[in-house]
Amino acid sequence: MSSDSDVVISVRNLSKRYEIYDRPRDRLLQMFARGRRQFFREFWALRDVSFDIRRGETVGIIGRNGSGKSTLLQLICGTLNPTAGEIEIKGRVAALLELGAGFNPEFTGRENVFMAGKLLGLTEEMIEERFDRIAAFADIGDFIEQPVKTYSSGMYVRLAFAVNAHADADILVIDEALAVGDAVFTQRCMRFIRSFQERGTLLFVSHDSAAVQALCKTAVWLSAGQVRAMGSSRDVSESYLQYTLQETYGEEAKLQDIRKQPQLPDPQPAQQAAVDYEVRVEPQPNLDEAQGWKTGAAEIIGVNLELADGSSPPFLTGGERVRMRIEAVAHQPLERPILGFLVRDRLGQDLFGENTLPFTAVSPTRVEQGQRFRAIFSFSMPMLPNGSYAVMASIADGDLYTHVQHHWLHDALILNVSSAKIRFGLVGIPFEKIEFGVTE
Ligand SMILES: Nc1ncnc2c1ncn2[C@@H]1O[C@H](COP(=O)(O)OP(=O)(O)OP(=O)(O)O)[C@@H](O)[C@H]1O
Repeated sequence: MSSDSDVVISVRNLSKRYEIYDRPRDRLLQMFARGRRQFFREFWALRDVSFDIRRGETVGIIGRNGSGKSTLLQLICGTLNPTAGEIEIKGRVAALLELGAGFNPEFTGRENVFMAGKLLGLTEEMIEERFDRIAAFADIGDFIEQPVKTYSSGMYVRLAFAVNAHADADILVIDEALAVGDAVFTQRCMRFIRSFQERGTLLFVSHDSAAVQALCKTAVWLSAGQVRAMGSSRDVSESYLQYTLQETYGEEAKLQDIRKQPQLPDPQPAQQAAVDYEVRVEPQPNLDEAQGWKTGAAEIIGVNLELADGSSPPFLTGGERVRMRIEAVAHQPLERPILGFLVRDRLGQDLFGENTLPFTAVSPTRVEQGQRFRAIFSFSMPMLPNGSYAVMASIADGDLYTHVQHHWLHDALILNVSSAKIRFGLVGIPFEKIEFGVTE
């Protein structure tokens, strides 16, 4: 074990061997052979893995299918025993790993919350007291009283996540492959994960190196059961990406391509190309379901993303002039109300947004009790890559330095985006033309 008192997960020379039996009866024969003969093949899913994780660190584990990520996490969570090596954990671990683990399919959601909560170290009273919050987080309605075997995999994960999120864990272990919820639920989980990061240690497994870079400071790259690299998530993700590209296209192919490179063609006039990114942004109203909080002094009653002329087409394409319209009502007089919005991606990263301060700081507008008011933000719609986005909307009262938030909705509007051709960056911009030409 490391002598560093800040180390909360210490993994030393960890190895896990699976025994592979080609025929079911070999398993029986092995039992009777009592070690005198071997009827299985050995498969080392992890071999000699060592690293330390310190309190408060957020560590991503990346690697290809079968590289040993789940095995490592299960060993850390204690659901598997190592063949060799040691793991030392300081603190309470909550984990969202494989589906099926943890819940009893015959029991109802409610009963499973109590069972799982106790396994996570909570007392009956603690679970009782938190139950409503857990059920609200899972948001699976009356299914909470049904046996878990009747759940869809999405419902199952929602409930599992909800219990783990309320377990006061010191260490949270999450397999992103299980993030099978819808956009609203994913945003809820990401908000939880981000707030957890401020106080706890997070281990996050993903195939997606962009997600690891966005969430984690450090990354471990597992390859064929061994640590191939560990360091800043940016450096490790870049090496991993380079490696996977090389695996796909191959060093040889690259060399051949260069040798076979044809002569450059004769000078041509510059070619011009406007790009059709084939973006489809479908705004999905979510005001009635939105999560957030309010003081009661004012309320957001409408959030809409529409074309500049105020019409609402079934979808936007990016690049067009749009406006975000936020409607509100004052339940008490507000001296200097401020309305704002922020668009977040599935990982909870802030992409863009604005508030009315540039206007209200110069011309504060008092709003009386019962009056309605609104803000309209006009802009060119960026081109968003595939995925679901949440629009946060808020009302505050005051100025830049001192203001009170009165209503805050994390997901007042959802933007479902499918885009075939946005390949780079968090937000694309509409390129007007791309020129290419031979210059000499
Ligand atoms: N119970 C088992 N018996 C035999 N082999 C197993 C068992 N569990 C896992 N393995 C093997 O161990 C290797 C590592 O599996 P593991 O699930 O840890 O990989 P992974 O990196 O999590 O993969 P993925 O990204 O696909 O989830 C794989 O080759 C897998 O086939």
